[in-house]
Order: sequence, then C-alpha cells, then structure tokens
Amino acid sequence: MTIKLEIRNQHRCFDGTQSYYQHHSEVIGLPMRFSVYAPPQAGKQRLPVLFFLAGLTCTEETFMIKAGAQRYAAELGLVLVSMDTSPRNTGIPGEGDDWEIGAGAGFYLDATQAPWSQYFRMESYLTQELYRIILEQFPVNPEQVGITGHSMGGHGALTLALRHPELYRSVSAFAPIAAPASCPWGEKAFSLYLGESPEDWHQHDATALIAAGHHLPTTPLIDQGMADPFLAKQLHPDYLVAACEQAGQPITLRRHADYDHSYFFISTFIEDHLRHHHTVLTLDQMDG
Ligand SMILES: N[C@@H](CCC(=O)N[C@@H](CS)C(=O)NCC(=O)O)C(=O)O
Repeated sequence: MTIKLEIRNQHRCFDGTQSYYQHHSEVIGLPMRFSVYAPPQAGKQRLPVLFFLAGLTCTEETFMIKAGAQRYAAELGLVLVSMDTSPRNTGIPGEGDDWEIGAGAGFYLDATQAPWSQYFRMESYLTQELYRIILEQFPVNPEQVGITGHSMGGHGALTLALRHPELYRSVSAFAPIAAPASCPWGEKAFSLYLGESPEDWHQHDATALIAAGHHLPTTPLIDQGMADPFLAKQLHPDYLVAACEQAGQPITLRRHADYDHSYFFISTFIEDHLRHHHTVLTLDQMDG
C-alpha cells in the first residue's frame, strides 16, 4: 500500500523544489518527518538519490537549511533526502531532557531495551519504510542510491552501508562517530538502547563491523576538521582507518586544519561529497 504523505512546506530552490513531508510511520508507530530536494531534472528522468543523516539535536530541516547543498544537487541532477534524527513525542518520560539520548538522538539503530524499543527503530525506518517511500514516490533510480551524514549521522551512514550494502552504492561522512562503542556518546546511547552486551554494540559500530569482515560497497569519502571540539573524545576516525587498513577496505579520510564540527565545515566540503556520490553512482550505471 502506498504510504500517504502530507506536504508541510514547499519552496522553489535553484529551479528545483525543496519539500518537507510528514507521514504516519508504520515502523515507528508515530508521525515522522523528512525533507526532499528535487532538482530541476526531476521532471524528465529518474535520478540518483543521496540520503543525508544529520547529527545530535538536528531535525529533517537542518541539512537542507544549513549545508548549501541544493546549488550542487541542481547542477548535478541529484535528489537529496534528509530525515528527523529520532521519533518524537513518544510519551517516554524525559525523552527530550538530554541532547545525547532520546529525542534528536536516535543513533540510526533499532533499540532493543525498554522503554526505547517501542518507538526508537530508526534503522528499520530508514532502510525499509523511508527507503521504499523514496523509491516509490519520487523520481529516483533504485540502482543509484547513496548515503552520507554528519557526526551521529556519519555513524549512521557508515553502519547502515556496512549492514545493508545492497541498499547503498556510494558512502561518505562528515566527522562521523567512527567507533561509537569506544566513546562516551556511543557508550551512553548503546547501553540505554541496546543493553550491556559488547557483541550487540559491535553490530552498530563502523570500526568493529569493518574489523569483523564487513565491507563498504565503494570507497567512502570522509572529511574531518582538526579543530573539531569532539574529535579527541568522541569521533576516533583513526580507529576506523586502522581497521580499514587491517581489513583491506579502501577509505579516503581527509583531515582539514582549523575546521570545526559545525555546518560551516559541512557547507565548505558538501560540493565534494555530492560530486563523489554522483560520480560513483553514475559510473556504476555506465558499467552496469
Ligand atoms: N548541543 C551540543 C552541540 C551538538 C552538536 O554540535 N550537534 C551537531 C551534530 S553532533 C549539529 O549538527 N548541531 C546542529 C547545528 O549545528 O545546527 C552542544 O551544545 O555542545
């Protein structure tokens, strides 16, 4: 059955359309919101599509408002999709009290622990329900799907691509939480969402997944600012690079002096990421 979408807002943008949607999510059991940028080419053909997963405290609006990606998506003919970072208004006591857990902090996994497990099912939401909505209701090519994200969303992009390589062909990340089982953000979220078993945590940790033999579908592009205040304690891109070297997984990690964790950093390098995804996705098309 086609999932009914409510359009909340629509705006002309670089001759394409920026839209905000809400729908009842069967997977989550509550309304969910997402945003789509359809470039001007969207009326004429099926286009490559890029999912952007935002970080802690963000919503489906943050990337579309702050990254400045539409100018390049319009040039390349790339559909952009972003989504809220968690279920909201679940009724779970204190769900909005702590920015590192609960509302705005879904960590792109399916929680197994009460009370979160009832609604916090972001992995299933993204890989099943939202994925199907985008493929069925938007002019995208199902063979040309990429995934990227920032911080918690960079963790989401890497882990979802590692866990579902058949769904995503191109992968990138900005300042990802690259080893969440080994940092305070991840330890806190994983213990509350997944319980205390290290094996369960490692199923959602990009570094551990690579070490366990999972592969990314194509070489990921990762950008990291060296003035990022979260770098030393939370992000650990070096752990990911070491695991990739050990496993023979190619990876491109670019370290940028003086850049921090903000959308000023993302907006500086978003063009490179969109071009990376477009190149990988359209090369696959030509090869295939
Ligand atoms: N709320 C935190 C910062 C959280 C934060 O930096 N979130 C990142 C993702 S991890 C973000 O993108 N924030 C939204 C924004 O910059 O607009 C603080 O006050 O230190």
